[in-house]
Amino acid sequence: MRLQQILRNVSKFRTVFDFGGRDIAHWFPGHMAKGLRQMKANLRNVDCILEIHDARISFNDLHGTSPVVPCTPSFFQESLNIRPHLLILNKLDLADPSSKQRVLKQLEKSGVENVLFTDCQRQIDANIKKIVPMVTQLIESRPRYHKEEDTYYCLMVIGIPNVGKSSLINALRRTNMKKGGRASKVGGEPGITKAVLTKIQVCERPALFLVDTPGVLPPKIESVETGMKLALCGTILDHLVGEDIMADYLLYSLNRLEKFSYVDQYDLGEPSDDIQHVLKRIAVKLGKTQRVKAITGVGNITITMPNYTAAAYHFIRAFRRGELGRVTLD
Ligand SMILES: Nc1nc2c(ncn2[C@@H]2O[C@H](COP(=O)(O)OP(=O)(O)OP(=O)(O)O)[C@@H](O)[C@H]2O)c(=O)[nH]1
Repeated sequence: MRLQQILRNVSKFRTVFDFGGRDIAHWFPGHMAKGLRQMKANLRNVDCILEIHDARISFNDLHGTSPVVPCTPSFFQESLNIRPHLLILNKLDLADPSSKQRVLKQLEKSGVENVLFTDCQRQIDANIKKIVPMVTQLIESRPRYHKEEDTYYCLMVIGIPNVGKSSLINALRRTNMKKGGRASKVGGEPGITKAVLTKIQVCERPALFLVDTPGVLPPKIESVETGMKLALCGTILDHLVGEDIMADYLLYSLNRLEKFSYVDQYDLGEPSDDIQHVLKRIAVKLGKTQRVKAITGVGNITITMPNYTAAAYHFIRAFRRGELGRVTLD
């Protein structure tokens, strides 16, 4: 009976999210355009592209004009389409595993054949082990034109910020190099990789080098909703989007996808569609409160209020760390 009541309540939750006329134009840092230009100039030295995405974001959202490199500006796309290409869907440990087959089918329909799901956090990941053999096979099955005489292969890793490009490079070195220490700086904030085109060896035999690049995000994303999903996955600096609306969109998404583990996590009793209510509970449970002075008719008093922004930040971080379950933002 209680479950039925809860389900009845959930069915009344929002089915559409109100973005309040937000404009995503200023969400993306300007260094990307420069990075893109530099990458384009260096593409002629590249034998294979490793395109990395966050497995939690549906390709329906990012799919643009080309099945390959879906969210990349068109001038870059043309150059990429002629090269062997491996698509890596990273952070599998945070994505809903049940979405994997559907995503693979969808990509196959669009003609994207070379796809691997990875988890760069694992010390040894079976799919990361497959990258070198796959890439070598892809490169050797095609003519290399002006690079015939080169005895090494050069790869380029591309992807939007914070999807794990540097982590992938480190994981490749860990897996394939005898002295495979960290070569690329990893960070929780988007835009860590700013030094352009450093060559990093990731395998001794065959000799394989990688060009680390800054994250590439299309300056134009189709919808605010796609932008919001990218923001939740840590691709855009939180303060540019706003933690409060991100937390609200996260709650809306968890409810829509029926991922209700937040209810127990924050002792809510039942799912809620009211972000203020949820944030208040989080703030109280985690002691995220602030003291505010109030002027009353009988003098000044200090009251303790929930710190909604701190609670929103915690909620978003919990999602990113996988503490609210494995979720694909479809
Ligand atoms: N859970 C999980 N976290 C990951 C994985 N790969 C990377 N991360 C984390 O994601 C964050 C970003 O990783 P980076 O490797 O710095 O990403 P990047 O694409 O190089 O980032 P930019 O330099 O901003 O372009 C870091 O906190 C990593 O620890 C993964 O497979 N699973």
